[in-house]
Amino acid sequence: MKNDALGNGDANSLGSNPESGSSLAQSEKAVEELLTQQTPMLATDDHLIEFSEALRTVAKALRGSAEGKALAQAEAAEWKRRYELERSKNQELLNKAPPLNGVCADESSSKGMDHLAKSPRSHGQENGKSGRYPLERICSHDVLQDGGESNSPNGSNNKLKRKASFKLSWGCKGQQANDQHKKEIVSFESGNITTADRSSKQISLTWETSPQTVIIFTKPNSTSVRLLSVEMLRWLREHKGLNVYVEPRVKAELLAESSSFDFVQTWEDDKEISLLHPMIDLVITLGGDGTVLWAASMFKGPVPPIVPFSMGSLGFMTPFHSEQYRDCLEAVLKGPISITLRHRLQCHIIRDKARHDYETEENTLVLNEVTIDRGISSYLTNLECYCDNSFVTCVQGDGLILSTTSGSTAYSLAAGGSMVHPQVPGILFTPICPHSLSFRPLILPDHVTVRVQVPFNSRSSAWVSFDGKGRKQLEAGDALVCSIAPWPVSTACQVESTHDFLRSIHDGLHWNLRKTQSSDGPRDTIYPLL
Ligand SMILES: NC(=O)c1ccc[n+]([C@@H]2O[C@H](COP(=O)([O-])OP(=O)(O)OC[C@H]3O[C@@H](n4cnc5c(N)ncnc54)[C@H](O)[C@@H]3O)[C@@H](O)[C@H]2O)c1
Ligand SMILES: Nc1ncnc2c1ncn2[C@@H]1O[C@H](COP(=O)(O)OP(=O)(O)OP(=O)(O)O)[C@@H](O)[C@H]1O
Repeated sequence: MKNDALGNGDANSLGSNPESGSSLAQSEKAVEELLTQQTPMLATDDHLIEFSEALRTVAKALRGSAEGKALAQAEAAEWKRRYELERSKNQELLNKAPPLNGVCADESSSKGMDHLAKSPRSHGQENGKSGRYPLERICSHDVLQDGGESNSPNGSNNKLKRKASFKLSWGCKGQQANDQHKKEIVSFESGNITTADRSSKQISLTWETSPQTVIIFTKPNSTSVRLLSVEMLRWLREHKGLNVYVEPRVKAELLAESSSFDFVQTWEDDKEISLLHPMIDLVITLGGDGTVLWAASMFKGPVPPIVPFSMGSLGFMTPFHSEQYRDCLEAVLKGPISITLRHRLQCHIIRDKARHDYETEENTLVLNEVTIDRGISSYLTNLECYCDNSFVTCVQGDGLILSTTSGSTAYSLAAGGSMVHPQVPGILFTPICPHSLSFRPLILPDHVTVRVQVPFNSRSSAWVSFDGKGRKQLEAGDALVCSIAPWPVSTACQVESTHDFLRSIHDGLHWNLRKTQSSDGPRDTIYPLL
């Protein structure tokens, strides 16, 4: 029978190639033509009409799914292209940045900062060690600077400059692990999966050559900070013989006070900040957590160890008391010291408008978090979130916080995220006022890449801010891509990482503070089992 034959034939062709959008369209058209060409139906053909209708519905559904798949494939290809662009750009940046983790810096890498150099350094190899270290040595660096003529304020020349080198060691079950962090934690010999000795992750920093150059970052507009910084600057120069850098603003303030601060060094052009790392052995911050964030943001690549003095009200990341700065700095400069290795997130905005451009916006590194919120818009944010290209969820609410574990006690905590020890590797995914009862915060592993995209049908744009600063608008189609950066921030501990973390949540947040219940009252009665 004609109808049967054609109907069956169409169904078969749909079944054999459901992914082909064009053949589906043809099949659907064929069914349609068939129906229109049909001579008036007899009542007995009703079941055929039904069958044809059903076929048409199936054809439509298959076409819809094929189109959806084609769209998704096109989108995936587009994202792949963007990732490739991003990756090649990052690779370029990595190639340019001073090497990490035990690989010594190229000896000629820091030319460009010649005019900043002025330290009277020892140029010989110290401890009889050569400048190159094995890759396993977790973090040692050794930067030689071809000084040439110095433009520094005191005009001293500097032919060769060596950055202080240090090594990090991971304590293992309370002991020093063989100078090397055990990276392989899982073995699967003889078909059995076992975990190797877990490092306690207590990291200690030991100087291999003495630090020579220090930079001090200070909270602005604070009299107590200014007074302390002046005293500290003199002490570091006169008693420790160190070169001291400050920000241009501070140098100007110091010179306005007295010309005797000539010895303090600074930089003139903001571009030179990117070359700070090879110059600086140690960073000191005087202020609150915001000053630590500020100092970290100055280093777009590797960051020298930071010694944070508490001169703010909260001080989660600032364990050192300013009154005891001499003892504290003596101990740090001598070493070894415990450090907290704080991961940072590298964030990259990909603009829909610039999707064909090779040049994209610069990466921003954050120590606390990157926030995507609704800004001044009164509409709900509508943010599509993906983790390594798997769809996570759509955030409808005030926004989303992607936080480091260091930032877990900051904005993420206020938005209901968990507090996480800063050395736990991971990315916190914390919604801000989600308009859904079941949207709980997540903690994602440290190896993932998170993408947050403003969909094209979003009612409004969204706003991104980095550690609470530098707001940027995300238009429909724009995306923020975020992953753990290869450059963590090491902050010196007062005692050790876990002790300092617990102290800060107790002292700073009064975590779980409650009067102890008195024993003067009812007690459980224990009945013997029958
Ligand atoms: N609702 C909130 O809690 C909220 C809102 C906006 C920003 N912030 C936080 O402020 C940070 C910027 O700090 P700022 O000093 O430049 O701004 P700020 O001067 O507004 O201070 C914010 C407060 O957050 C504290 N803080 C910062 N980092 C912290 C951390 N890692 N753990 C615990 N507390 C921390 C600071 O000590 C300060 O008391 C942002 O990264 C964000 O985390 C919090
Ligand atoms: N060197 C600096 N230059 C410019 N801004 C800075 C500098 N250091 C800190 N800030 C900014 O000053 C603000 C306040 O700094 P910080 O949080 O250190 O002090 P605080 O507010 O007194 O501390 P707390 O929040 O613990 O009370 C922050 O927003 C920070 O970004």
